[in-house]
Amino acid sequence: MELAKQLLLLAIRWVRPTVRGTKPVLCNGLSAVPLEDRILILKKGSKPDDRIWFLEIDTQYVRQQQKILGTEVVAWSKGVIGNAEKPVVISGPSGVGKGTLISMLMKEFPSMFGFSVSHTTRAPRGIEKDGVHYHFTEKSIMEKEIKEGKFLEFASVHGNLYGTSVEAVELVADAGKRCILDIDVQGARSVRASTLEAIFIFICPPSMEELEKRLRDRGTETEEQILKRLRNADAEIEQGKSSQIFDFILYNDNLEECHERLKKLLGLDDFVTAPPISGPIEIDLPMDHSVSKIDNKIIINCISSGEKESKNLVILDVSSLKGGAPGRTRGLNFQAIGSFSNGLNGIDQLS
Ligand SMILES: Nc1nc2c(ncn2[C@@H]2O[C@H](COP(=O)(O)OP(=O)(O)O)[C@@H](O)[C@H]2O)c(=O)[nH]1
Ligand SMILES: Nc1ncnc2c1ncn2[C@@H]1O[C@H](COP(=O)(O)OP(=O)(O)O)[C@@H](O)[C@H]1O
Repeated sequence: MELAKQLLLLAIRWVRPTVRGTKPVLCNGLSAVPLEDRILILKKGSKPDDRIWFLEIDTQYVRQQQKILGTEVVAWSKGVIGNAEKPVVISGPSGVGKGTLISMLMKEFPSMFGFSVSHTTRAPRGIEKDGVHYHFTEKSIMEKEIKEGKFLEFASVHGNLYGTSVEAVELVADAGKRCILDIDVQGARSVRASTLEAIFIFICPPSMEELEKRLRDRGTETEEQILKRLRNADAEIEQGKSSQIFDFILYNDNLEECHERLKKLLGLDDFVTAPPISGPIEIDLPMDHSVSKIDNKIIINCISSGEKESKNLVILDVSSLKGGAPGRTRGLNFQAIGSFSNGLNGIDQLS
């Protein structure tokens, strides 16, 4: 072996990277196309909404994780058509009315919004249901899952651990809905620093006296818990107003008026029908096809034989890919030219 080659081999240091994201389930085979910062993977013989995946190698999310963990990182993400509407992050002190405002919004626009169900180590309140209001969990389990990278953000609030799992946000986006997160100021700061682009809204009480009254009237906390929440409220309001995390500050004095202002800033005041938003990609491809890459276009040439032979092209545009919530690569677009003639249920090897 030439000396130069031997030296090169010696210089290569193989490392086992930390793998983030959920691995795609096994399939009959797959094909890969290297892009600038990730590898496009087409799965063979899988469901239409599970065909396009990416292994992120050098995306913003991967670089951020490398900094946090101090190791090499790669991340799996699923390909999704178009761009999801920006999630809405709502923060504010306990008792200010976040939950009430979110419920009103979701009731009025049930097909538009979905709630990000957080994990918490606090005990459920009387009417709260596991999996609906929160995923109630044990501290040791949640800490383990945080270490495994399953959380977009987490924070210790009023003596308990709270966190938004990546999955909680993905589930809403996959349902084609706009995600609403009810999280504290620390959590909002973490999301602001993450790759998830969102709108940040801070809800302020009209006065501390009114906040105390609302908390007491709600009747869900012990005296000790109420006092702790009120003590924390001062710092939260201070940070909410001054930290520049938030795009909007809303005062929740009169509930109806605040609801109207919230709708207005989300562009819903003269809302008629829901705008189209993204969903999982659903392309049907025959087994027999070839693939080429020209600039930012992946051209999939499908040749269907059978009774009636037909040719079709699928053009996959990867020019404006975006890692939205970790776990999804958004911004894919595709165009199918011609119609398929028979049994279209797989993706074959790319060449
Ligand atoms: N960082 C973070 N905060 C959360 C999350 N879920 C809820 N919180 C915040 O935790 C705080 C306490 O929530 P909760 O126990 O439901 O009490 P409440 O605010 O009085 O209704 C609130 O400020 C929530 O916004 C989460 O996933 N992450
Ligand atoms: N604008 C308002 N005026 C009076 N009471 C309110 C208003 N907004 C919310 N509330 C009441 O205050 C209490 C706390 O509201 P909640 O939505 O649980 O707050 P948070 O989720 O911020 O802790 C609830 O009993 C709710 O009905």
